Amino acid sequence: MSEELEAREIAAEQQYVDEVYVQLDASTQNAKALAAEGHRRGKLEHEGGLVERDAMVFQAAKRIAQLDAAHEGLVFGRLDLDPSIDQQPRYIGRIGVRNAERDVLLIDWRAPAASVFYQATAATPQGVVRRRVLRSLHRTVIGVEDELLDADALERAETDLPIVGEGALMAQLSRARDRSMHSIVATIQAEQDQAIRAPGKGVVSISGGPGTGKTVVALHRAAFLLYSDRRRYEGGGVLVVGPSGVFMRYIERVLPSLGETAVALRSLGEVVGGVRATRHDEPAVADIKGATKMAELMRRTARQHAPGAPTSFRIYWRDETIVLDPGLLGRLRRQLMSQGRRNRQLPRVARTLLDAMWRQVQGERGRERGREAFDDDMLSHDGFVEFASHWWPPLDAATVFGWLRDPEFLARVGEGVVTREEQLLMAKSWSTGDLSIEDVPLLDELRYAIGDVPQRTDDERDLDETGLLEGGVDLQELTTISEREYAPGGLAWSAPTHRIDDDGYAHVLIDEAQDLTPMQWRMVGRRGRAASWTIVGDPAQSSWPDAPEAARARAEALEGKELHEFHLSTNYRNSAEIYSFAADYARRVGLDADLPDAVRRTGEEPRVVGRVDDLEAAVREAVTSTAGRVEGTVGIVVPVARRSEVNAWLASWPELAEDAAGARAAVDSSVTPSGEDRVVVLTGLDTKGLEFDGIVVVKPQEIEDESATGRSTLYVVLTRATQLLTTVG
Ligand SMILES: Nc1ncnc2c1ncn2[C@@H]1O[C@H](COP(=O)(O)OP(=O)(O)OP(=O)(O)O)[C@@H](O)[C@H]1O
Repeated sequence: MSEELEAREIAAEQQYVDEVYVQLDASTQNAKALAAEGHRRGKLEHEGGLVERDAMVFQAAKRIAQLDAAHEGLVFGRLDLDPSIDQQPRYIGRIGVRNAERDVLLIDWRAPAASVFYQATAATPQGVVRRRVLRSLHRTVIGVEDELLDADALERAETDLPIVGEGALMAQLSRARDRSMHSIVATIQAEQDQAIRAPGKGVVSISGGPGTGKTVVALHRAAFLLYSDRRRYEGGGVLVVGPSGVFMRYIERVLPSLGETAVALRSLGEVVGGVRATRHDEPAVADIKGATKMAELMRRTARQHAPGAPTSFRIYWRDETIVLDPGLLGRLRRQLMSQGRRNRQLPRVARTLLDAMWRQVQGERGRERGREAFDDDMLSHDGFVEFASHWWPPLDAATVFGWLRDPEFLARVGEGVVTREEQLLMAKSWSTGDLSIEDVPLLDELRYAIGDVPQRTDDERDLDETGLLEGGVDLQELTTISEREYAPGGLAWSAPTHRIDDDGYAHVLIDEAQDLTPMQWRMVGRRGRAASWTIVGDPAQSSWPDAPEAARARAEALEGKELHEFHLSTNYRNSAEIYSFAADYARRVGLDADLPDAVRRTGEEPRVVGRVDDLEAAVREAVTSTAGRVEGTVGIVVPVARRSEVNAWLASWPELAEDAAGARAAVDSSVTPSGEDRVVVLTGLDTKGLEFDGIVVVKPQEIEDESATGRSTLYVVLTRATQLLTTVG
């Protein structure tokens, strides 16, 4: 009987859904026709036609993309209200759709009229009698899940409102996990909805323990902000920052599936435009490079005499020798530096030098023709031009950063800021390889300390041939010279491409904020000076050892902005059994953790495989058994030192050959496989923000001992599984 009832309800909903799709297809056709019309106008070939065409084609393309994105699961909600409020059901969808008569067929989930869909509860039904979630595959409705919110109103209602299904949330939470995060539009819970719809002012801080939906809520908030003030956020840009490339790939589909593509998703190694770092320094080095004192080190570095640049200048002119000695040049350098950023002083360099030189001209032959003639002579003198442009070259941050790779230079600027031991560790980290994730904020600090190289237009160049007075020496050539000479080892460090003025965004969203180092706070802070912010995190999962220092840096980054706090209290990821195991661990090791309630029971307790003689055999048994029992992803979490070894094991187990095709490739590399494998090997830090159906933890004690914040890392690891958790060894 109930199956029959469900089939009837599904068929009825399908009719409505079909009607909405007819309308959606018509809108897509319209948008395409508009795009074609735009192209036709462009062909008319007058300038107005082209501008018009661009605007039309752009708008039409945006609309087409939005309509395409909304196709999957377009209609997902239905509200039946108390008949005294409205006799007609209201449908909620990924985007708003109206019919030809402009009647609303579908309400955008972000519209004010849809909020009741998420806020109504049995305790406060807000006029809702029945809330229904439609599950669909492509355009076909395959299930409905109802909640009765107001039983009395149901009795009063004249129409029949059957209640079908066991609740959409549980159905959604029990699904198998794949390699991507999915949107939760159909099942956003009331406390999450409040954080999503908070006004775009000041700082919205969303806290909560593991699996409470902080990430997914933050992403829906980004979509909400774009909807609520499209001009502001699309124009000014929305920046979403997460811990790692793996994490960004995990979350990257959520916003497009909500029809939003105008968002910059960046891992912490990619925040500076044009630079992409994917490698972490080892913890001891990372701790040094993340500390606030690095800002002072970078400030000092930016003020140094460019290594290899001339330290004196001498010229014989009209019976006199004019000398710029090291002492005088040092004073001039400090004088210029005190007037602002180094590159900004380029236009003043020649004038400053000439002033100092002119003061030395005392003889009659020199003085008689006056200052102007003196300037003209000097500016057409190759020796002077060459000296000036090398003494104060335009510099990019990557070049200046390269100076630090010289241990003597580092010792000089590091005096009193970093210890000898710290200098050695840093120098070692810079002796090989590309930029690390921890280097990026340092590079950014330098960008701001030296300023952008002034851009000159071609007109300016024509007007001033030597370019010196206007500060335009041949930038390209000088940069290459200094790179060649002062970047020992010849490693090419990618130079930032953005200009400082273009760094800002209208909204900055930071995920896993508890892990940001003080230097990373400074870096993201510079991108959000004029922005509103969303900050998401859980202090108990932090891998940064000096919490008070990070808190100060965060406060500085957000200075003057009003704080609005939201807290999420239900864990939707872990089974109750797994989360209680993890929470026991957190209490045992004394983490000051915010412990949410897990709502879903599976009857599967975590398994602890204690002392083992043959580690590989024990891990293999645990992984094979886990992979056989869950449909979705499996993570094998290992101490950093064992990553290659365990990858090699995984690659050699024939029973998992299909599920772990990428393991072989990952044996020798220090990166996490990015492929579509169902079974992957990860370190503790790699697992941040991710989730898997099954987790096998190899040697948990070693993960705990690996770094100063190993206990937090292990707590993160223990909270990644939705279904099965095993620890081995
Ligand atoms: N309202 C919801 N409906 C369905 N699924 C949800 C809901 N809220 C959260 N989830 C699911 O719970 C899981 C955890 O969400 P998410 O990763 O956003 O949590 P988190 O708080 O960021 O976790 P952590 O801090 O542990 O990384 C995800 O699979 C997410 O889709």
